[in-house]
Amino acid sequence: MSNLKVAVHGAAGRMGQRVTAVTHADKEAKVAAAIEGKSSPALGKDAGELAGLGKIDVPVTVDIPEDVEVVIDFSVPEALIELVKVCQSRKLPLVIATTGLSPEQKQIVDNAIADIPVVWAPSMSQAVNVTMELTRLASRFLKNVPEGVDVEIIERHHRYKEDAPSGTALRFGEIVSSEMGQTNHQHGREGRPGLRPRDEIGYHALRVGDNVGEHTIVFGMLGETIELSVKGSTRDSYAYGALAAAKFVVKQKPGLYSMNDVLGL
Ligand SMILES: NC(=O)C1=CN([C@@H]2O[C@H](COP(=O)(O)OP(=O)(O)OC[C@H]3O[C@@H](n4cnc5c(N)ncnc54)[C@H](O)[C@@H]3O)[C@@H](O)[C@H]2O)C=CC1
Ligand SMILES: O=C(O)C1=N[C@H](C(=O)O)C[C@H](O)C1
Repeated sequence: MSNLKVAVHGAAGRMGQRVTAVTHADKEAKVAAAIEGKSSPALGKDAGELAGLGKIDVPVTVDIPEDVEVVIDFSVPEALIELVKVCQSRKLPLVIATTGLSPEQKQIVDNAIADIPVVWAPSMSQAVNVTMELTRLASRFLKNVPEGVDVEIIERHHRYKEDAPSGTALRFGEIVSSEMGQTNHQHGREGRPGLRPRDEIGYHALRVGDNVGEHTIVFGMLGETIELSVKGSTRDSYAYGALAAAKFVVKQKPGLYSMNDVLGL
């Protein structure tokens, strides 16, 4: 693959900086654009210097240059929605990592998928996506335990995270419920909720320090418990996954693709 021209959408962010660094270091890709919103204090600054790389002669801009071949988005929901419309009109392949979308915002993304190839994943991490398949397998094996299995999902993230629970936790819950049939997604508990309904999946979002992302899926039974845990140690697991997704998505027809497609899971 010749140098894939990548635009980083949300380039000044925690993830945008790492995607810039990982892409700049890759032999098959280059940072062709670094995008931020109109009010960003980063506009005009060098994307490499923002990412701690030194100058790479890519100034942060609002608009995506015409030579860009793929966009990697780590931004905010309201920005993503506008980006999707631009990519749809320009037939630009897109990697979506931003989480916390409303149902209406998700529908806008869904509408664009008819026109452009999109990799859309709440986590680009190889370890997280493998753990999702392990969770699917455990759910399949445990769905008929006579005394019932109580599934709870615990996620931990840094104090700056704006959405809760994580998109990854919600996806874990979707996987479990698709295999085991729970319909009640219970976010936290307080007061006197009484006996835990068997039809429930519980979600608990910890916001602590600089945790880059940690998820534990608990399968609680009478007499024993299974826990599946996956922990990020740096944000680079997500950045490497996003770049792999970009290299994958530019070769695809319009449609929706997952990290399972990218990673061959
Ligand atoms: N799918 C995955 O693997 C991962 C997803 N995420 C998600 O990515 C998103 C960003 O996470 P962080 O980088 O930690 O957040 P952040 O707040 O550090 O970065 C967001 C960036 O988007 C920029 N932005 C805001 N409005 C914009 C606009 N109109 N156009 C372009 N950029 C705009 C902000 O200025 C900021 O630089 C979150 O939704 C998070 O949940 C984070 C890590 C991994
Ligand atoms: O905000 C973050 O940092 C992360 N968000 C994603 C999510 O909401 O699942 C992915 C990862 O856990 C880090």
